[in-house]
Amino acid sequence: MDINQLKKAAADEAAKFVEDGMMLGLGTGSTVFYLVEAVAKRVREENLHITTVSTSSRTAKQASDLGIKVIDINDAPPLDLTIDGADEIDEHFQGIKGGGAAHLLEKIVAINSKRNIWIVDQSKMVKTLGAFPLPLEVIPFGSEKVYQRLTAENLHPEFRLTEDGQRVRTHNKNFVIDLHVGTIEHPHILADWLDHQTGIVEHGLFLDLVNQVVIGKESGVEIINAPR
Ligand SMILES: O=C(CO)[C@H](O)[C@H](O)COP(=O)(O)O
Repeated sequence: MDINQLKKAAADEAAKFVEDGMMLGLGTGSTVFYLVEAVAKRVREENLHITTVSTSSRTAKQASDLGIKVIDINDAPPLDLTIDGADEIDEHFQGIKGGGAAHLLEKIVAINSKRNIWIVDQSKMVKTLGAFPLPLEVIPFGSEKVYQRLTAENLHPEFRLTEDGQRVRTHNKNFVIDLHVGTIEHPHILADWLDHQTGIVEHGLFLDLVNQVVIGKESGVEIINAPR
């Protein structure tokens, strides 16, 4: 089955978790694109009254174009549920996000949500994190110094570039550095180190955050509950 069909199957299933009256967080990415379509369909057909906050201007535009109410997170009460994609999820339900350079906003929304669901195709489920490069959002001022520090730590940093060779800029005009660290045996230790590096605004390790994972598989959709 085509990978997009698996993403859509997971997204369609996750949209069923949305309930009338909910304050909902919407993630970013190609899987979330299908989710927003599925949620909008439910809003239309079942006359659901939901309010959402979004983790990117892309998702916000798609949602509001489809008639979903989008508000600023600063004006939102605690979120009932956030549904987002992920780049990798390990067997302990720890994740890497930020393939779409939106992990700072995604983490802010996730930590302000009572429940988090990730929607993925089966290729994202791994034993140990690290095959996917770990994204960092980095302040441009002094970013070469941050790069040098990461190199000295053998974290194999690489500035993310656009197709025309420019440095990728996030929503907040910061740079993205991807770490090609290989297997991440101890994600909490790495996250703790990264949390203490001045100039790094946020990293893409999402630890102890997800409650449920909805996986699009060749054999059907599987829903797994994380032990939290
Ligand atoms: O973290 C993200 C964006 O920053 C996305 O959730 C992640 O990259 C998954 O994207 P996709 O659904 O397109 O595979």
